Amino acid sequence: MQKSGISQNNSPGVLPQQSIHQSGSRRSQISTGQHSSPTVFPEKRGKVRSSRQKEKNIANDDTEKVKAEVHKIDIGDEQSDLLGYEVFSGKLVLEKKTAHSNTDVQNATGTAYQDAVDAKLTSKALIWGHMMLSLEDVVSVSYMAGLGQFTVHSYPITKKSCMLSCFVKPRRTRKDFRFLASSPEDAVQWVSGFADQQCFVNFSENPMVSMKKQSSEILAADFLFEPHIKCKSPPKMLVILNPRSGHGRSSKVFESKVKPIFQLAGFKTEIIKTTTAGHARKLASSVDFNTCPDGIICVGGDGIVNEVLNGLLTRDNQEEAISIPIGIIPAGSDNSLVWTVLGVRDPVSAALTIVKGGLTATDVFAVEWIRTVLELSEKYQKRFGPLRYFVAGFLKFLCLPKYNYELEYLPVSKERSRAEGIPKASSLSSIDSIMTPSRVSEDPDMGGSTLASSEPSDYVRGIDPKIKRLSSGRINVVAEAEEVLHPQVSLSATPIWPRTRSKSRTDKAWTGLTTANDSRPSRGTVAMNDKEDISSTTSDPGLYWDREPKWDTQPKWDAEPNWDGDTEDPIELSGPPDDIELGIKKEEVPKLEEKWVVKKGQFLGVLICNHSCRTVQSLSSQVVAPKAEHDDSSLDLLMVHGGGRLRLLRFLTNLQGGRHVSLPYVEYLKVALFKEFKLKSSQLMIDAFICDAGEVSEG
Ligand SMILES: Nc1ncnc2c1ncn2[C@@H]1O[C@H](COP(=O)(O)OP(=O)(O)OP(=O)(O)O)[C@@H](O)[C@H]1O
Repeated sequence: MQKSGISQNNSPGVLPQQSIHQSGSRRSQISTGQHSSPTVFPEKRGKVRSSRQKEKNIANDDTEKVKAEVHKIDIGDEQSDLLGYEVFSGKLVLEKKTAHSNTDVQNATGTAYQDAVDAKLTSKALIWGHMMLSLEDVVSVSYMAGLGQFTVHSYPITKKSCMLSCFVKPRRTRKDFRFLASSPEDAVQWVSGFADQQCFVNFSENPMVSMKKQSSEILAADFLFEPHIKCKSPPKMLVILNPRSGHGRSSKVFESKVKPIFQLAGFKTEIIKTTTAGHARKLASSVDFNTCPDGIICVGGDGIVNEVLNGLLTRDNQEEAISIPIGIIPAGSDNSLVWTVLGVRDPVSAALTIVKGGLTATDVFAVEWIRTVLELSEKYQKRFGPLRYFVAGFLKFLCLPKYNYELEYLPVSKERSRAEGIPKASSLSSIDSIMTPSRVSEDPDMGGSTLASSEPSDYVRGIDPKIKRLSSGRINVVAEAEEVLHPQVSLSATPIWPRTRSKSRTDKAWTGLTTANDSRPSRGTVAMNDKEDISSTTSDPGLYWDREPKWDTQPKWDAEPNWDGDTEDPIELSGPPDDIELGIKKEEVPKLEEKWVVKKGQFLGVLICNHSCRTVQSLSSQVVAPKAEHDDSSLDLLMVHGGGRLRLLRFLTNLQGGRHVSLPYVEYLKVALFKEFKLKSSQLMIDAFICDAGEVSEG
């Protein structure tokens, strides 16, 4: 019954709620999308039906088994405030057996009600007896018109026994709960309650009712039993799957774990498997959004997400492109992006998150001309999977060159952030590293050009496209082709209908999404969302870009790199004592109201993170940027000063335990997003292997 109902999304009796994408600005619709009244059926509240439930039919042993099973998902405390507000209450019987025919159902309906227990649907959970099922775990509800029963499809986290729980991670597994209400009308109320809590309803028409309709003996009363349940309309999405991801296991992961959830949730999906690197990017840059108005789901690792982002951001209509939600199903070999930004790492949880809804706004920025470790690591993708970064890093480590940078950044103080009231906006795309400037981007899809070698600096940006236009002509002759400058992208890892009561991270991010256009005073941010807002770019960041710092035309350290790794940078130092110690020259370049800081000297690495970069596989506490938050509208900058293998080794060793930031030669600070970093060097190497920089490789 459940399965048959999945595809019948438009069956009569279900009144789809208005899609939030139907007209106007998506963001405003998202922001205004709210639940209906807290109590859906006040007239039914507290109702206790006691009558015709005396006959028995379900054997006691069955009941015990059911209880045992349900206990496995018993979570929370009924008295807790976490349960939200009450939507509907009454009596329910949990049925063990699946009814195969209408007769079965009717028999059960008439005879099992003696086991009915008090039940309550709240905005957070379904509670019956001593059991509770969180609505976060509910995918959908199936209901056949005219019957007194309904089935709740869920994916709760199943706990293992104590002994095993130490070794086995808790997993989500499918549980279907078939409930018997006291009457068909009551069942409709329950189902409507679920629908009101944004659960999709697989509604199917009762075949007997259909038959009666066709017969000449139609009674008007029959139609009265046909319920009208207001349900959200099934989303239409494009799934882009990288079959190479996760050592070629991504297709299996999707088919076995994710697709069934999407089917239960009524998703209408078109699934496209990529055939080559760059395919996802092309798809995202050219897909007709009418075919996937509710979003694009990336199945694979960080690389596929990156491709989709880049594809979207090369579209002509950027405003539309950045508003299309993006879902991520982690099926790659590392998946650190979705893990660090959204806190999920298993495909089932990710699918559930997508089904449940919510949006996470993201700021995206770009790196130009990435090479060395990252490029090297890609060569080892097939052989080493996520270990490729380590292998590539190790090889680089063995032939450690000397790195001299001139780094310009705009520090952001806590006070400044607070004063500006920067709203939360998450950063899905991260720049985990800045790599050696490459001479040619070899990916034709990236518009590589040999002219890149003439670029004196590397830039990491998160700035307005307008800034790009203003600046590209002057600074970078290949910028249009090479770089992808990312405005704030209202990406979502989740779909588009609202979750109004949850205090989840996605809800938090919604706030960021909906307020970003209005309240964020940051020039860049405003500009990201409004391409026509010239003032936002002429006042500041664009000018920063144009008024680039006074680079040395030919810095003395632009000579051949010293491959022995010794620190012998002859730079004159004028900064504070610690900077002197580290061989860093620090000078402030005040520009308008902002104060850019320029640092010159030798670095072992410069890492820029917009999320904490937790490693998925790592059992240790390895976090690259422990203070980084994906939604604080700033970037975390780590500068590893100095040179030499010994120092690098110490840094890497400490990194494993998250102690690297306390090393005296590691400088860790927050810098403003939507500005550019500029690095000028003869050789750059950043430790891409410690973060997953895959998502920026095509950036
Ligand atoms: N059909 C394909 N054949 C070969 N390469 C592909 C194909 N589709 C995509 N790619 C490339 O594979 C790269 C790696 O993919 P992805 O990041 O999705 O998986 P992964 O490397 O296993 O995961 P992770 O990045 O989390 O380690 C992408 O950058 C993409 O360009």
